[in-house]
Amino acid sequence: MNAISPNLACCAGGMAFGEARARVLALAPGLPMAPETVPLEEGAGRIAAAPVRARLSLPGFDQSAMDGYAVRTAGLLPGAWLPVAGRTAAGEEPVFLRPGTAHRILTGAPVPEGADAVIAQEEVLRREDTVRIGAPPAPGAHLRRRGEDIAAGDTLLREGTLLDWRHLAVLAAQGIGSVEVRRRPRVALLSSGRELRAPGDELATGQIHDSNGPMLRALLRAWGAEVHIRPPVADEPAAMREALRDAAAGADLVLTTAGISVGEEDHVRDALLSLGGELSVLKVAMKPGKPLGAGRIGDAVFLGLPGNPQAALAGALAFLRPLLARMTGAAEPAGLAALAGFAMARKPGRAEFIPVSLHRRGACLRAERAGPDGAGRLAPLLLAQGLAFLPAGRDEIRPGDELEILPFPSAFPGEAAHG
Ligand SMILES: Nc1nc2c(c(=O)[nH]1)N[C@H]1C(S)=C(S)[C@@H](COP(=O)(O)OP(=O)(O)OC[C@H]3O[C@@H](n4cnc5c(N)ncnc54)[C@H](O)[C@@H]3O)O[C@H]1N2
Ligand code: MOO
Repeated sequence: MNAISPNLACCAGGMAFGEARARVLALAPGLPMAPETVPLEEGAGRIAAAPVRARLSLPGFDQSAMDGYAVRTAGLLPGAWLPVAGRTAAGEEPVFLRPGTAHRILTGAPVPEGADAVIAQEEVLRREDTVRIGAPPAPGAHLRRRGEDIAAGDTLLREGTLLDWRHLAVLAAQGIGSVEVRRRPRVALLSSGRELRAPGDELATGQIHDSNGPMLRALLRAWGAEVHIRPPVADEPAAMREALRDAAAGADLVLTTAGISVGEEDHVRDALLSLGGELSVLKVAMKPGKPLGAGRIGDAVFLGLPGNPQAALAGALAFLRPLLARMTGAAEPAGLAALAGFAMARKPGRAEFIPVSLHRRGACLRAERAGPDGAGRLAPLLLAQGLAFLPAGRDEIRPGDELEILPFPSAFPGEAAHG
């Protein structure tokens, strides 16, 4: 069976980037990952599987916003001396205000019944058991009213929200100790190439350390996946077939790097097809990252990234990240807009992804090229905060042109941990 889609549009230059992206996203299952309930403290970085409404009004009772004195404003005269009667601290039950008195109150304490304002202690003169007020406060001064922050029934979270520390704080304040989230996609990650050695292993001439594995593992984690590292595979058809079959068992996504282009040592494609897998994308008109495959193997989605590190990264940002978002029902990841700080002439035809550093200029971001060209280079990534996306039709970039940036996770302030 030839399971390469007949409509692969795999001409010499590769499938148009937009078409390839649409096909990759179409591989995500119709329904997002099943929901599961996790303790609140494990909820950060997960995608809400259901909306959450407030079950408590917050504050839950009228309370003081200051350490000071609760009073009734009606009839209060400037410069009045009031006896201090009673005291309420945070955590204590509310009491009654005795008419004509000031009630000692601490921040967060329930306001005594009958009081309608608090005067901060800095604003009064205290002498023994009396206080002298200055100008009478406006009704409501220094009070936090029941429900003024959150009203019971308010929608706090929508389905698909990427949860972070803010949501944890709000849910905790609601007394909610667990949260329903989408199961993390299980990603089997497989590096291929007989030249690869693990970081820490000795290298013989001709060998290299596997850098795509650790890079993709960290990106996958930042994007909310559960990563299962598979042992590296040598460039042999039988070994590749076995490795892919094992990787697919129980995985939602099989992610490979290298071995996907046209050399006689590139066995990923044949192994996938011989296992009954399908490919709907094989070669994409993008630079770097042209040798890129996507399809299905068994019940899992398959994404085969190229071996060159920057090509693997471009494939990860352009395809893997939105695919994971689609699988978890999260919002489509948004790019950033930046103004080019450089000029560049280019041959139209392929979409291009170039590492850029980002600099604030007033309210705008300016993007500068980070390092020289070369899909095998790693050093430019240390200077970059994202990849600038240049659409296929663009033949030149002039300084000041607006660019779309795919930001690296957490490399740039303002970028969420993932999503
Ligand atoms: N005749 C052609 N040759 C090549 C083409 C082409 O269209 N025609 N495309 C080139 C492009 S573009 C890329 S990208 C590479 C991608 O090929 P593969 O995905 O099959 O990858 P490999 O050939 O196995 O490796 C490429 C390169 O990357 C290094 N590599 C591999 N894995 C890792 C890893 N885990 N960590 C770090 N570096 C890795 C590998 O040693 C090679 O140097 O093909 C071009 N050739
Ligand atoms: O496109 Mo390859 O993807 O140049 O490195």
